[in-house]
Amino acid sequence: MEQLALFPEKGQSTGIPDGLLTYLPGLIEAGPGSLLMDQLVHSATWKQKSVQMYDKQVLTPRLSAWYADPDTYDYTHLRRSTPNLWTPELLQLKSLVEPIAGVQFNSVLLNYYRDGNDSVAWHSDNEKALGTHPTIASLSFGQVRAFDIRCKADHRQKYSIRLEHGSLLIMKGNLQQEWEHRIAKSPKRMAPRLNLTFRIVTKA
Ligand SMILES: O=C(O)CCC(=O)C(=O)O
Ligand SMILES: [Fe+2]
Repeated sequence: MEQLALFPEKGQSTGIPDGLLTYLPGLIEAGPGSLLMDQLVHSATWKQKSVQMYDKQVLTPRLSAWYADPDTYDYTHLRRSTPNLWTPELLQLKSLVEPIAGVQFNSVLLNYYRDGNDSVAWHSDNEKALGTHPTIASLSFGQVRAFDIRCKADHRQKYSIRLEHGSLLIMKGNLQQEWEHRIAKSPKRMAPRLNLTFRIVTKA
């Protein structure tokens, strides 16, 4: 019953093991959320990263932008391109999610999914700089997309949450150690989606 209360929307999976995720739909109202999304999409300095896939360089199927506290610059630039300085809108969102997540973040990664062809493949956010049990606060705007998780040790243990416009998802506990997550491509016609993941990066 507890899971039903946590994922009240139609189509949400139930039975996700406790302590991995907290989903809060409607944290930001639809109207203000859309304005904020437009503002962030237009003002962010978007990059499309390329990654080595076997013997070729492949562009990641989404745009991203990275913002962080200045005192993290000396070590974050090793992992990503040099971060941008916080904007007032991003600082406001950081203050909104921190009391809910119970931690203070020093960085945020923005991902922009232009349509259903944009995605993020199965991965864990388990880089050294994030620590072993990171709390990550993930805000979603725009198109509802499926956020899938699967257990690394048993891929049959798989669940899905629809991340709605204005929702907050907190990833925590063992999620990054024992599970992977993704936003899969969709053959359906899809509007743009903006996602913000607030993180704490430390000197690894
Ligand atoms: O877009 C999302 O909801 C997830 C993004 C993600 O997993 C990441 O940036 O590491
Ligand atoms: Fe992730």
